[in-house]
Amino acid sequence: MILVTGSEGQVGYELLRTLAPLGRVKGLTRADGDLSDRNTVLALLNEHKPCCIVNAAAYTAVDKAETDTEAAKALNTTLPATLAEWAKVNQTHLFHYSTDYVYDGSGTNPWVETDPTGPLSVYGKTKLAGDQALLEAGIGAVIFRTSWVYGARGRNFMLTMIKLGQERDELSVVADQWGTPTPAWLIAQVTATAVREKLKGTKGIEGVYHLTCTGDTNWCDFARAIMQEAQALGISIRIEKDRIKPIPTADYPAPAPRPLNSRLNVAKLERAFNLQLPDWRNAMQLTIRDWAEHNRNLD
Ligand SMILES: NC(=O)C1=CN([C@@H]2O[C@H](COP(=O)(O)OP(=O)(O)OC[C@H]3O[C@@H](n4cnc5c(N)ncnc54)[C@H](OP(=O)(O)O)[C@@H]3O)[C@@H](O)[C@H]2O)C=CC1
Ligand SMILES: Cc1cn([C@H]2C[C@H](O)[C@@H](COP(=O)(O)OP(=O)(O)O[C@H]3O[C@@H](C)C(=O)[C@@H](O)[C@H]3O)O2)c(=O)[nH]c1=O
Repeated sequence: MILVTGSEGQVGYELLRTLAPLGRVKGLTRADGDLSDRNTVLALLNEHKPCCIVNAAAYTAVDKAETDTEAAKALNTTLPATLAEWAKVNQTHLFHYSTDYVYDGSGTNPWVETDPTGPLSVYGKTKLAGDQALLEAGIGAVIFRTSWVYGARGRNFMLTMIKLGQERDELSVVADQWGTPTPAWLIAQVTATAVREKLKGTKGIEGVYHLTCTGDTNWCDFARAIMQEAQALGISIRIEKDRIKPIPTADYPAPAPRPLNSRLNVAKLERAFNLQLPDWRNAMQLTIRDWAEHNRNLD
């Protein structure tokens, strides 16, 4: 059985669909237990005895993590460490997700997996410690390091922008943080490919892989592209494109510092799984169309 944690989150929800053809899938939600409690985690693992764990649970409230440090650590560091400990004893495959926020954002080149890390925020630090726990366990765990995740459900930038675009006449969005928006469905699709290979016994799939769309943008241009696509679909966006103002990070004060350069090089993943990741703009169009269809929010 494949166990998916955080199955009501953006990625976890999509995983339930993409993993289904591979065997029995059990999704864990908050109602099944609090994963910040180690004993609860061990009890759930002993109850379900999975052959494969996909950990999509995390503490993702970046600003809140600056003060809610213990909760962020419990989910982002201790949980993966506990999963790895159990997986080692029980010879279980383990898949996990990491973030662009483990890098310090310097320079303009896309980061490669072997580059030095240097998280700026509590969220980034706790996620990095989780990655390190998995790598140190020496169990062949797979870590997909992704960025700017959004989708048709959950709390994410695309849905926030659509809402603000319906309510506001003007918006200021940071334009000096660069990276690649990545839909949750794509992450779930690639994860399913990797899980299938692992279950088949394919060797050499382990460690960190960057997993994002291709191309890059900044949050302001991403916001404009979202509004433009939403308008093209007939969604009542009242804000005009030129009223979405580009601002520097300094003009959008937030508790957690964010990296300016979040670009991730995905060549390792494309080679390993012989696939070509989509351009972020095409993926965004598919995602927003899917959202619009399901929400019947058209005029
Ligand atoms: N979102 C992003 O932009 C990015 C995410 N990532 C990483 O990708 C992975 C998936 O992220 P994403 O799907 O966006 O995350 P979400 O925040 O959408 O989902 C996280 C899930 O974890 C669950 N969870 C949180 N705390 C607990 C707890 N104490 N007990 C049980 N369940 C809990 C949440 O439950 P509930 O729904 O009840 O809160 C939710 O279902 C994470 O590892 C994240 O760090 C990496 C880069 C970017
Ligand atoms: C809503 C809003 C945000 N912003 C800025 C704030 C921030 O720098 C950027 C994106 O906003 P968010 O709140 O989505 O940012 P954030 O929560 O930091 O997004 C991050 O989440 C974690 C979990 C990750 O792992 C990252 O990859 C990344 O996706 O846009 C504006 O400039 N104007 C606005 O009106």
